[in-house]
Amino acid sequence: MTESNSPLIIDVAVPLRLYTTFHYAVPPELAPLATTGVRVLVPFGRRKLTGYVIGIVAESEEELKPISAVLDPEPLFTSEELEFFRWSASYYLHPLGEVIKTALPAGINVESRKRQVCSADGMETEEEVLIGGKGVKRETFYRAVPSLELPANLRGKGLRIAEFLRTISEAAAGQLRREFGATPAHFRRLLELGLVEASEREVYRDPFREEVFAHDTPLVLNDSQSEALERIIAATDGRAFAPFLLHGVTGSGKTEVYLQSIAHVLDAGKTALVLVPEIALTPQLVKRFKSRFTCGIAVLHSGLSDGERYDEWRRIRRKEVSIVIGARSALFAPLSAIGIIVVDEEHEASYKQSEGFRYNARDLALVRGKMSKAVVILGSATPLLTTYHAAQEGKLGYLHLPHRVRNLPMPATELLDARGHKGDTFLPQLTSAIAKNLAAGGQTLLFLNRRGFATYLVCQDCGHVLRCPNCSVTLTYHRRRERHFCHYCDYSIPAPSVCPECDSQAIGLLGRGTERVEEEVRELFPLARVGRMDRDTTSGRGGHARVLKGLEDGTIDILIGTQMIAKGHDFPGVTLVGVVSADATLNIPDFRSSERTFQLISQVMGRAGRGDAPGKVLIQSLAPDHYAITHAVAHDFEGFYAEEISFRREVGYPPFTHLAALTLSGNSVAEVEKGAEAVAGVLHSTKRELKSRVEILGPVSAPLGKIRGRYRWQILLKSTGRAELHRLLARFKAGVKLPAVVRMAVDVDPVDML
Ligand SMILES: Nc1ncnc2c1ncn2[C@@H]1O[C@H](COP(=O)(O)OP(=O)(O)OP(=O)(O)O)[C@@H](O)[C@H]1O
Ligand SMILES: [Zn+2]
Ligand SMILES: [Zn+2]
Repeated sequence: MTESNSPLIIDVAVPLRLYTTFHYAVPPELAPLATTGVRVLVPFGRRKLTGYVIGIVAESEEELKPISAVLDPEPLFTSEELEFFRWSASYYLHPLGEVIKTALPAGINVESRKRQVCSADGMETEEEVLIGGKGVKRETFYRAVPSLELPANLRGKGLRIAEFLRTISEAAAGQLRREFGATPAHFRRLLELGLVEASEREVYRDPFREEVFAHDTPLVLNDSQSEALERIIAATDGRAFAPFLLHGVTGSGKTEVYLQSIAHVLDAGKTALVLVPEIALTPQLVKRFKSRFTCGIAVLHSGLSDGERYDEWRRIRRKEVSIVIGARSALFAPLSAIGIIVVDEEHEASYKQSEGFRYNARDLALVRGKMSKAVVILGSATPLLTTYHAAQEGKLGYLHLPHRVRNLPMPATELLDARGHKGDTFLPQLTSAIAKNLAAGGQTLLFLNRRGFATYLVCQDCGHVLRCPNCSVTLTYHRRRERHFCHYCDYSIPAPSVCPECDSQAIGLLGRGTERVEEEVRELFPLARVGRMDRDTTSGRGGHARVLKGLEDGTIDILIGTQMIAKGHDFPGVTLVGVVSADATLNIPDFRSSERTFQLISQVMGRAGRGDAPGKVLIQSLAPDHYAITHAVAHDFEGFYAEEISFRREVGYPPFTHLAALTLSGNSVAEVEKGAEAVAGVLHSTKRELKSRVEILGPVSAPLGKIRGRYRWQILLKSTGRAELHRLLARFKAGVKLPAVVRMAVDVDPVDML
């Protein structure tokens, strides 16, 4: 170290919509603490903010303000992690400070607010208060001092606590409170009597106290599983980045391949990161990991409070866990020595964050894997078209599990033409199949991709339809709550008895959702035990697990549900799957609608016949000739791929081009349109400057022209080269200026095109 009188200068990223980072001076007494990776409290305008130190700066021209405090005793991220954050920020054109904030556990940052305080003499003064900042939880532990006799006058709870403490080494205050109703007074008295000693230390919040699972052992793999495992093991031993697509039909035992690959990686002293679309929907997977491995496992799920999440994060940072399982944001877990990353159900759209920092965890898993020299496995029965294409081109290793385990057959499938039966929920074939399955003691899943009771209220006299005033969608009727709801903004109105336009009583409910199907099933099969799984029935902690438990225990005969019932569940009792309507997703104005429909139907079908009894699937469709549906019914991924890839080539969509979507929004339709035209103008002139070949489409009003009161316009950029697209975007973003009333969101590799 060189002695110098000039103060330390640091580069700080703040979590705001700003693309620059800021330099601050560090007072000498804080200098030893202000290293890369710690948070600092910095003056910012009139307030104070938490920022992240991302580097030390040699010198700065500006007049520098000093930081107020260093918030962490040790760095929250390593330089490798910072490199990953920087890569992500630049790829998604998102401010680095916000990327870092997303990557770190929520709720740990502090910021200041000015608060008006009235003093005794009525004067108003301003006081600065710090808010936020989840900290470390500390707890007091009590231990008995065994040499002392228990005094005779110690009775009741105090006596019971003292006696209890003599039987064990120590107990936390919380446990004594829960089990004995101990109060501070009890603790004080025991301490005064010298009967116990207290010590305080850091603890983890553990809401779902470790459930104990029966230990299980690796299964004997079949030939395709073995071959896949061998190739993965060879790659992990190579200690270089190696990405794979594990393409295994539903029920082919992909999870077992993950488990055994991970076991190998752990044996070599490395760690594993497992991404799943939604933890709440995959309790079975978590259970299989917990029964297989005795090492530390962190499960990051949306049910965790900020404090609990922070604790899990600290366990990972301190290398107390070797496996991290979680949804999208678990990608940023501070896991070191990663040997393998698994992205289960890689086709799921939920890997893409749809607001703010619009990253795709599936794509970034490959980037993090590359930086960590790890093996990355993308697993799915219905891989993304782009993934399968990459595998065909040799960019991903291709591992194929073409058959179900134990030689179980794929379910027998029948396609029913629902045209001409528009009013009926069930065609007679489906009704009788349900009845037969019920009589045979099998379980039935009925799939329908719409919650609520009815999707429209239409006046038969004037044609008026109930619409959301804030969003360009119709309102969905929910019978149990007797209201019409908007599924985008939660606006709702009580169900009217006459048309709000013309007072006519001839109003009708059209379209059906899961609530209505449930009601019809209960009428048709009054003796069946019926359940429903959609966002309305699973809210709250453990909601999903409760419904899934019913299937597992056999206390549900018929389960009606949205796409939630399609997700990787493995219930051997399900012998019939009915797709009530297969067409809803086909009509969405998005170039991926066929792909989504194929995936969804194949996944729902895959829930049938996973046990010893063979499974059957009936699909009702208004478009029985559509290739997404015919290929799904025929269990023919390759056939679907061949048709879809030629469509994509023809129209120039991914994988043949790369996309970025710009969405302009605001409360005034005229301002938004004007803003969109201005943005397009800047794009075109930037394009000319760079002699770029990127295609600029639009601006046009978005398919969902209005959401939550904001009008939306879109511009789509299409490019054959990724680098060229990024060059244009980066140059454009540096130069564009928008009026304050119009907001612009840039979405690189958009997944939701509405
Ligand atoms: N080699 C094997 N022998 C016998 N049973 C196996 C074997 N491998 C896996 N299984 C069992 O087969 C069932 C299905 O496996 P798993 O859930 O991993 O399938 P999957 O490929 O992930 O299916 P999906 O894509 O539909 O979620 C599980 O109950 C699992 O325990
Ligand atoms: Zn009317
Ligand atoms: Zn709305």
